[in-house]
Amino acid sequence: MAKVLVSDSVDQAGIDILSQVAQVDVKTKLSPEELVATIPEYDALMVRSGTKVTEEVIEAGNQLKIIGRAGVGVDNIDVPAATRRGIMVVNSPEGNTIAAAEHALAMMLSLSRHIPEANQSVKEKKWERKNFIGSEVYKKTLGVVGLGKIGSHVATVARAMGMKLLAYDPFISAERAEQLGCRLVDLDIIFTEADYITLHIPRTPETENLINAEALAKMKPTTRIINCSRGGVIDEEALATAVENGTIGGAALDVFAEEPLGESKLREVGSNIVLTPHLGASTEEAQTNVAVDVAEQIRDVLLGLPARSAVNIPGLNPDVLEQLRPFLQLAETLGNLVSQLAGGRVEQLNVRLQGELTDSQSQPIVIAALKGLLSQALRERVNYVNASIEAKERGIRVIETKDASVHDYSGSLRLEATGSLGEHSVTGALLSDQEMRITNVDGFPINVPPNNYMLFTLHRDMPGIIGKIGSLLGGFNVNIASMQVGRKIVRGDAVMVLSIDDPLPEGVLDEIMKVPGIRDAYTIKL
Ligand SMILES: NC(=O)C1=CN([C@@H]2O[C@H](COP(=O)(O)OP(=O)(O)OC[C@H]3O[C@@H](n4cnc5c(N)ncnc54)[C@H](O)[C@@H]3O)[C@@H](O)[C@H]2O)C=CC1
Ligand SMILES: O=C(O)C(=O)COP(=O)(O)O
Repeated sequence: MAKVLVSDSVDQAGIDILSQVAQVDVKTKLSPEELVATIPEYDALMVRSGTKVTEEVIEAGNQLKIIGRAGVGVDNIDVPAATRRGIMVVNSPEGNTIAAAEHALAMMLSLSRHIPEANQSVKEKKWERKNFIGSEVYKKTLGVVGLGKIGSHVATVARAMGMKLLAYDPFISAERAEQLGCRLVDLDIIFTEADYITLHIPRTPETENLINAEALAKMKPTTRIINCSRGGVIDEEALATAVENGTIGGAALDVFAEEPLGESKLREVGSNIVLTPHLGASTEEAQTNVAVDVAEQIRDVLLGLPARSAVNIPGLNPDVLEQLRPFLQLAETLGNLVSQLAGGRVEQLNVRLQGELTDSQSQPIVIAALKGLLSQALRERVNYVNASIEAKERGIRVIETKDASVHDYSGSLRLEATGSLGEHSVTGALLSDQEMRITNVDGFPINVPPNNYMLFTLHRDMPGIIGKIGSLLGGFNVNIASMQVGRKIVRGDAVMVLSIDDPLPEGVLDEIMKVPGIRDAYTIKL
C-alpha cells in the first residue's frame, strides 16, 4: 500500500480521501532533519506553507511521486528540484481564494476602524471612543497590486463598498481590469494616489521588496497598506519606520519574510498596525476545499491517473489531457520505437503533427514523445514532469512541426530521430476505435499495431527472403503473430515488420543479418 506523509495540519476531509488508497501518517512540526529522515519511506507528501520542502528533502524522498500543496503558493517547495527528480507538484489554485480575499478586506476595515486597538482597550475596561475615530473606505481609492484570483475578488467587493479602483498587474489586460471596474495604471500612480494599497502577488525576484523605503516615501501620509499575499514583497523594517513616523497611515500584514515572525520592529509600532499569523486561508470552508482538492489529486496520481492542477507539467490541464490521451500514448510508443531504431545517442527529434492532429496542442504530445524516447535510457525515472528537462540536459534538440496537408487517418504523428548512428522515422495514427497503428517506418508504408516484441528488417525486396526469415525464426522456436512488408517500389528496398510472441533469443539477430539481402535488423521491445 502507498504511504502518504501529511506534515502540516490539513482538514480531515483530505485525510479521509487519501486513506481510501494509502496509509496516511500525520506528522506535523517535524524539524528539517526529522523530515529528511522520515521522507524516504513515503510515496507522497502533503503540506501547507509550514513545511519547507527543500532540495535536501526531495533528494531524500527517493520514493516520492507527488508533493501536494493544500493551498496556492508553492514557494515553500523547491519546484525545480522536484521537477528534475520527476516528482509532480500539485496545488489548489482556487480553494482558498475567497478566504484570502475576505481576510484582506477584513484587514482593511480593521485598520481603518482601529478594531484591534479598540478591542484591546475595552478588554482593559476602558471606554475610549474619542481615541478610535476611524475613516470610511467609501469613495476612497484602493490600489490593487496583482489582479489575479484573489485581487479580482477583493476588487469586486471593494467596488460594491463604493471604492474607486486602481490596479497594477503587468500580465492582465486593460479590458479585464475594466471589467472589474479597475483602471490599470503604473505602480507609481498607485503609490501616489491610493488611500489603500492591497497586495495580491507572488513572491518573485521582480516583486521582492516591491514596497521599499523609496515607494513608501511616495505615498500619502494617510495611505494604508494591506498584505495578505507573501512576505518579502515589503521591506518590513522600512514599513515599520514609515508607520511609526506617520509617513503612511498604517499597515495590516498577514504574511512575513520569515515565518513564524521572529524578532521584528513591526511588533514595536504602537498603533495603526495590524498583524495576523498567516491566516488568509484559515477558514473552515477554504481548508476543506484545499484539502479535498489536493488529496483527490494525490489519490489520483497514486492510482496512475492524471492530476488537474500540476504546477510542474506545463500545458497539461485535465480537459486537454482527456482529449489527447490516446495520442499521448501513441506519441510515447512511437518515441520508444524510434529510439530503439536509432540505437545510439539521439541528437535531434523532429515531432511532426499531421492532418487533423495539427488542431491539437502540440506541447503535451512532444512531452509524451520525449518520455517514450528517453524510456530506454531512463526507464521509470522519466515521466511527464521531467521528460523535457532530461532531454534538454542530454542536448537533444527538439523541433516541432505541423503539416495540415497530410490526410491519412484522422491525423497522424511522425517522429524523426537523428542520432550518432543515423536517421530513422516512424509514423503512427489512431483508428476510429482509437487503436494504434504504425503506418510508416523509415519512409516505407506499413500498417501494423504496436506489439510488445517486434522485429524490423530493412532488406532487398526479392523472392524467398520472407520465407527464409520465417523458417529461421521457426528454427529458434520463435512464434510469429503477424508479418507485413512495406515497400516503395517492386524489387527495391523494403521493410519487414514482424510481431513475435516472445523476445528474440540471443544470437538470432546475428543469424538474420547473415541472410542474403538483409541490410539491417532491429529487435524492438515496446
Ligand atoms: N495569506 C494567505 O494565507 C494566502 C496567500 N495567498 C497568496 O496570495 C497571492 C495571490 O494569489 P492568487 O490571487 O491566487 O494568485 P494568482 O496567480 O491568481 O494572481 C497573482 C497575480 O499577480 C500578478 N503578478 C505577478 N507578478 C507581478 C508583478 N511583478 N507585479 C504585479 N502583479 C504581478 C499575476 O499576473 C497574477 O495576476 C499568492 O502569492 C498566494 O500565494 C494565497 C492564498 C492564501
Ligand atoms: O495558499 C497559500 O498560498 C497560503 O499562503 C495559505 O497558506 P496556509 O496553507 O494557510 O499555510
